[in-house]
Amino acid sequence: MSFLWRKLATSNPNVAGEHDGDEAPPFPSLASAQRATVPQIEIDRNGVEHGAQSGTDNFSFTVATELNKTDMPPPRRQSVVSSLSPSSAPSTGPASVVASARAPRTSQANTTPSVSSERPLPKFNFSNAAPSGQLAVPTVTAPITLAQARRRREKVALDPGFSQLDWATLKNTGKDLSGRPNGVPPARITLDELKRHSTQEDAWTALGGKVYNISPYLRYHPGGVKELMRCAGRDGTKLFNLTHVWVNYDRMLSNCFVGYLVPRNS
Ligand code: HEM
Repeated sequence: MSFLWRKLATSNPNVAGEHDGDEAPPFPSLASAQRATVPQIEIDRNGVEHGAQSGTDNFSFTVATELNKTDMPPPRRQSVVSSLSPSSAPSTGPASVVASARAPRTSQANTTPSVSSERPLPKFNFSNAAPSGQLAVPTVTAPITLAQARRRREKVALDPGFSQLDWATLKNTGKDLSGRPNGVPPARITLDELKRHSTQEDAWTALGGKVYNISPYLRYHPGGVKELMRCAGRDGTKLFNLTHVWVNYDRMLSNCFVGYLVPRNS
């Protein structure tokens, strides 16, 4: 076999010139007469085939000629179409796919995704495709409404001296910010009592069963005074958790602790 190849190589200057090393040659050779007889079919975006070789107007013609020569049944007609739909093809992609119907695969074979037209074409959704040259990233849909998301990330300009760092500095002074009379906390706070503290100057809220005086914190709140006041005078646990469950309110408001929320008749 190697003898035969060597003989062929030396008798064919094209082959010898292409393969000086140990690398296996593409089969058939890129410049071979066999490859030259393979019709080149150009398929446009609508899936219509066009003969690309001069003198060979269509594939059937070539197959018929081959059949007469070899007496073999014609190969199944293969049709290769672009799997991209016309409307969704990337802007930089080729307008059409040129496919050699019977050419064997070589390292230079067209790697564009292709399928037989007898199988249903896969449906790709390129509506979220990234600009050319970038990978498309699937969209992640959060389980909240758009209105909720907008409200959640609304940016509020805090006054100078009212950043979270300023709040931490104030809190670390150890100053009692609960506003309790005489420094004695009511041990038990009913819902009725809680409701009476619903103004900006005197705002209480219950979080996780504990009641806090949030008036001192209002201007420090990154979500703004208005948002924080929504939980004033009532149990704000649900609203708080819906907004930012990751915030450690107990640590942030430890100086503002007033008492424990209890049922009406206890
Ligand atoms: C006393 C209870 C509360 C405390 C201690 C508190 C604390 C905080 C903190 C620390 C942040 C910054 C968190 C972050 O960016 O990840 C924040 C942001 C926010 N909070 Fe609150 N919060 C409270 C109650 C509320 C309530 C009841 C609402 C609304 C109903 C609310 C609405 C917001 C909003 C919209 C932001 C986002 C601000 C931004 O993205 O810049 N908060 N809150």
